[in-house]
Amino acid sequence: MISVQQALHIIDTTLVAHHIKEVNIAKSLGYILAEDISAPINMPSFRQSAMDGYAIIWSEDSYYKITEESKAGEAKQITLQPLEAVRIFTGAKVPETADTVVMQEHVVRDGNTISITKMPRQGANVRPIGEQVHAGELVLKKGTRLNEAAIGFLAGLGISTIAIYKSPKVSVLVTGNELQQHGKPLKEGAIYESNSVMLRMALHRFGIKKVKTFTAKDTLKATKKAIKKALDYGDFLLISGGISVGDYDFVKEALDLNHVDELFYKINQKPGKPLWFGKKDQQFVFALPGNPASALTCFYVYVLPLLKKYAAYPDYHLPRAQAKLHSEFKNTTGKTLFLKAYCKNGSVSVLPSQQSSMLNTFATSNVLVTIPEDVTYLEPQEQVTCIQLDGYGN
Ligand SMILES: Nc1nc2c(c(=O)[nH]1)N[C@H]1C(S)=C(S)[C@@H](COP(=O)(O)OP(=O)(O)OC[C@H]3O[C@@H](n4cnc5c(N)ncnc54)[C@H](O)[C@@H]3O)O[C@H]1N2
Ligand code: MOO
Repeated sequence: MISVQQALHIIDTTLVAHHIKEVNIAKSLGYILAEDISAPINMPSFRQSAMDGYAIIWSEDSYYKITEESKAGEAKQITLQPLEAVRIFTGAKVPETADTVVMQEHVVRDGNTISITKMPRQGANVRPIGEQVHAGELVLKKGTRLNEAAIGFLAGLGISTIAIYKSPKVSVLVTGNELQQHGKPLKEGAIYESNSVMLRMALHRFGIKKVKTFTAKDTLKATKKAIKKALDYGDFLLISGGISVGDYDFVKEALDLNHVDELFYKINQKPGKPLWFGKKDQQFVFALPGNPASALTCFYVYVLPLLKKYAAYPDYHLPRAQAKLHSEFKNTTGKTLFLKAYCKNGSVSVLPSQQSSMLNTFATSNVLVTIPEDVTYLEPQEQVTCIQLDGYGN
């Protein structure tokens, strides 16, 4: 059995190859940019008015004669003389010779003349060419996470296709004779299968949409066959259940028969002790304990970082934060604990139902409190590390 630190070290030092593809920007949300982006145009590409008002050649005078109008989207060339004003609107082209736009609130208009009640500084309210970025300038670096602001920025530059790092395809294989699909009343001794949809939703939240679910009964033959099929589909395989030591736990043996090499098995932690991790060529396999809270905890702590590494996320672990423990806590297990908990305003409460079979309080947790294996007692108000579960990755 290895420690949590050792297991995380193996995850951190596992090399993962990246794969690049070209996508439309509208399909790039949450991905990591795989190329440097230089601006193809100046932004703005012409001198724009930042206000609705009047364009003038700045002077000490307050009276100007309105000669023309410039609307957004118009390309007409207007030449302005001193003491003339052009009625102008936000985003419209500022006439060649004008250097200042006076906002309309600072003007009294009388027919075709204006009297400026508050003269701005020379150059005010004119966005110069290339004010935001110049053509040819490096504007987004390879490795940038694409959020909606970045995508909007690229769209404004007229860029519609970019190179991103692919996210993996994932197979989810659920094992167990007791598993029943939805739609019929529960049979005696059966349970509704819940890990596959839970894992699929977790994958979706972190941007992984290509997920295929497989099932296997508790026989070596069926498990071996299902693993082979699941490996044919995914870059990653997540197996649920059948990894403990019972007579009908065949996952470990079936992985061996499929030539998946073990990188670790069993971690001194609760939940999730029997977690298994291995590799076959460039494919990664996690055999998650079947208990739902164990499977999800192992997903957050070990699986998600490697999935994010595949997609070239620079920070691939879920964010950690310190918080003050609301009540005392005893750890008599000698294991590292990941506790379902709720954190608000820097104070964290450990929730009831910590058993690994229970999701009832996981459903309302926003953090997992980590208690190291060598810590036996924590007083109220002591600082603890919380793995943050909300959000969509960093
Ligand atoms: N003698 C020992 N027994 C067990 C040990 C041990 O060290 N010695 N470890 C326990 C721990 S800790 C865990 S965790 C479990 C892990 O067992 P498996 O990974 O083999 O999982 P299963 O036995 O198949 O299932 C465990 C539990 O979870 C339920 N389950 C399974 N799959 C699903 C699913 N898709 N959806 C919902 N629930 C599922 C299953 O019915 C069981 O109740 O082993 C302990 N035993
Ligand atoms: O380690 Mo198991 O995951 O406690 O139930």
